[in-house]
Amino acid sequence: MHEAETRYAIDPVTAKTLDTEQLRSHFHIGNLFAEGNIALVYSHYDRLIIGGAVPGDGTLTLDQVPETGTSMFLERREMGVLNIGDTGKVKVGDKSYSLDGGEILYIGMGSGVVEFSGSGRFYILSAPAHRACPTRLIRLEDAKMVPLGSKEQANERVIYQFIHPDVVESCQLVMGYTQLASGSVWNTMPAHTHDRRMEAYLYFDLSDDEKVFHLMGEPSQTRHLVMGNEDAVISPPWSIHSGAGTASYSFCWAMAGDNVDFTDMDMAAMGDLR
Ligand SMILES: O=C(O)C(=O)C[C@H](O)C(=O)CO
Ligand SMILES: [Zn+2]
Repeated sequence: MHEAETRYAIDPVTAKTLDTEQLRSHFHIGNLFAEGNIALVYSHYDRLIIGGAVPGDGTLTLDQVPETGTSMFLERREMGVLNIGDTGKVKVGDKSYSLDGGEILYIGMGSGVVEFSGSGRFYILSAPAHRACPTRLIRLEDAKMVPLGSKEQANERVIYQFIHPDVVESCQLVMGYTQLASGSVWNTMPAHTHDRRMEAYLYFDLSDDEKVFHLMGEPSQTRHLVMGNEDAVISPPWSIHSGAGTASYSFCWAMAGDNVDFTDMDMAAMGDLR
């Protein structure tokens, strides 16, 4: 069983007029991880689909989703799946992959039905694709590791790049996650935008009473959204995506758009942030 919700794209002039609830209804995504369900949000920013699947004792099947207008979900799409739970299985066509927590499966266009089972909590990202790239399980040791930040700036962290041109082939999808060191709370500060690609974040590894104040908006018009554990957020191409937590945390980032160049960013000068 799956549920899908559509989120339309809005421009930055409209976004700066929104109050907290309106801002959240466009960009914040909660309740992705309910046992026995596949939840999907179809974003019109680069048509990225953001979802969650928690099989529990059963098996969840992703085959046809009316929002894509195709006979099979992956007919013209590729997909990345991150397991943020315990070990679980993802079956793609006839082949089954066992994913430990922290591992990502890249699934190429045209791969057929996808089934989820076991104790995983699966975070799903899918973008339109133009060719079939090989499906591949990417373990932590295969990911490209980029240490960044410092204790002094409270942003010491490691970026793990999983779906990245140096690791696996994909069409549009670029995906991985960042883990903050204990005591560090800031992600992606100094902030950046990349009008060529949109981005989505999923915050995880937070306890129930800790929050991340996620920053969005044009650099001269920042707004914040308060994020709990396992909340996702859509970052439009015109927006910064940064955050400060009340404790350290991890977050999964993923992008889709015109290029797959992770370093193609427009840095926002600290003095220009408002
Ligand atoms: O900690 C960070 O900095 C990030 O993880 C940045 C994101 O990966 C990003 O915004 C990529 O464009
Ligand atoms: Zn970014």
